[in-house]
Amino acid sequence: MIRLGTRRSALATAQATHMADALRALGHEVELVLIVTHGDTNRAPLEQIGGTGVFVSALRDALLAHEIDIAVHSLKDLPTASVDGLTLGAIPVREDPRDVLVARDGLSLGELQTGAVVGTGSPRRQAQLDALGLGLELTAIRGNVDSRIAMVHDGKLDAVVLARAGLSRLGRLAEVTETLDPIQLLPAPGQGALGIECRADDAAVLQALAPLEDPATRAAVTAERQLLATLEAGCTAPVGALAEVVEGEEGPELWLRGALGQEGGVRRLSANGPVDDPASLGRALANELLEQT
Ligand SMILES: NCc1[nH]cc(CCC(=O)O)c1CC(=O)O
Repeated sequence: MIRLGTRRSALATAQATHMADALRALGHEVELVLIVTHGDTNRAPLEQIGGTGVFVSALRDALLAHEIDIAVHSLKDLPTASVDGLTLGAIPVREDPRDVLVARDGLSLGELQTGAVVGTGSPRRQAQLDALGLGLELTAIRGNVDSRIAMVHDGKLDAVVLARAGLSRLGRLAEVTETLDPIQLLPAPGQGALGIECRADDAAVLQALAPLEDPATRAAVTAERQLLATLEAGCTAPVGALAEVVEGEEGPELWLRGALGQEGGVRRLSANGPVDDPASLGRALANELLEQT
């Protein structure tokens, strides 16, 4: 029996159920265990209660206490620092990493008028949307995907920006009015990917997780997360990153794009590197982003 710990939010439950089904299809018995975190019971702004890491620490504590055997994380919410005794046993194939707009009346970003009120509490999204110079009024919001979309339907906001992967997992893709090109809005490092964490010495669970692994996704998110870590930016920092495996002249290569919000605008750079050393690519691009400031 594999005990899979999950938060109770609709998104977390959808992700956990999806992974539980994948393990069951491989012949394993899986039990879902609900874990209530500080971030679920406290409605204060995330920045005040320690960022999205608050959602993660309760699951990690439960892993280390042997109360659960695996935890399914949205990789974009997982702090980049490693934890002694734990490891990402599998990183499955990633969903579409892009952000989307959910706007009133089916509007796209370019159709929103100057002064349109767009809800997003993410400094990354705010910095990049600001840099487009559309005169949007950005306002911080919190809450689950459902309540964010409801703010548009209720007329409180003209639009919200969300991760496409989250809407996909919740079966809400029909609400999307525009999928935003990464040229305009680079997603968060790890966005759209899941990480399945387990105890580093749990050989049976590591073996069970192995078939769920997607090496191309692991390479991409490793580059993105190393870029974030090198910038020493927390999970709420204005950093976008997206890596993809592309066909180069001498075989597959990793292509990494990065965006860093700074005073006066957003700096964007990209670089290519070998698929088998994603961390060096992430580190190099981060250092380049820091250099010309
Ligand atoms: N910060 C919340 C969060 N964490 C993961 C996702 C979406 C799914 C994903 O990116 O894997 C979301 C919602 C959002 O940003 O719209």
